[in-house]
Amino acid sequence: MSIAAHISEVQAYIAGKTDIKPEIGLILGSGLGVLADEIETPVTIPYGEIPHFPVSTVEGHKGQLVIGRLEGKSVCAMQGRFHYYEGHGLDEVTFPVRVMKAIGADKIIVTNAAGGINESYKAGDLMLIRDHINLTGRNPLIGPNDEGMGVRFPDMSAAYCPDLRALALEVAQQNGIKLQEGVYVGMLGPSYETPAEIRMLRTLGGDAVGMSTVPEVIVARHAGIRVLGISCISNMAAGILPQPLSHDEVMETAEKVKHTFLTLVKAVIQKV
Ligand SMILES: O=P(O)(O)O[C@@H]1C[C@H](O)[C@@H](CO)O1
Ligand SMILES: Nc1nc2[nH]cnc2c(=O)[nH]1
Repeated sequence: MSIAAHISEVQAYIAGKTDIKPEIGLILGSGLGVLADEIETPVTIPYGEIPHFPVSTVEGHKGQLVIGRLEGKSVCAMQGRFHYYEGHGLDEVTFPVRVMKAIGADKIIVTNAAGGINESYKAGDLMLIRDHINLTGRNPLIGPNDEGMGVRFPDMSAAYCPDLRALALEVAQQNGIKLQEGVYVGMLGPSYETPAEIRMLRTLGGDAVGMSTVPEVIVARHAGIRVLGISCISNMAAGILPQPLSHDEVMETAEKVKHTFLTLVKAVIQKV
């Protein structure tokens, strides 16, 4: 079956579960799934029950779709995402974005935990993604293009919507939240970077580094979805502090900043 057929199948499956037509998609990264717990009148569907959905295998990724209302808007949240490093194909990693588009989302807020490359950052900061550098060496759009889903050569000049970024900066200021703004470098993972690699990424203009987000954003732009990206700087990137990196630290930091993260994203959702 084609991806378009798979999307239609999932669209019908979800329509059988809820009448809500989500206008905003939320992709919640490591340790950031707490936002989905705030969704009102939630319809929760484990990924394993959704046709053609993979399942999440990473700690801190619950693995369920949560559809409902949040701050007066209809939303569809991925409480846990898929990563290429888990062994999922890029079609699988980005399939939920296609589904979000199909069920009504025209905006998506993508969140992730990332390592801070910019030495003015500290663990616990939130960073608004201004742009990304795709160092995965891969692209989810490779292969035949379905013109019904998007153009062959999508423009990425404003991949992260300037209006949504301006709104996020305004909301952060209004709520007394320090919000960095920078460039997210997408790597494959699952190993963290070496100090030499981090020095290279800094030279290339990177401010934060992660293992997700880039494929989802490319597909979102292909589908004509407006994107807002927010990174939780969960640790300083390799070689900056005299300590090893760990997913435990990533999770601990996300837990510490969850209140600020929730305040920011909910305030954006209210105003968007
Ligand atoms: O899903 P995200 O990008 O938030 O998760 C990050 C990247 C890896 O999956 C994990 C490494 O600790 O955190
Ligand atoms: N690639 C990468 N992903 C992360 N996710 C959270 N921290 C990091 C990091 O330091 N590097």
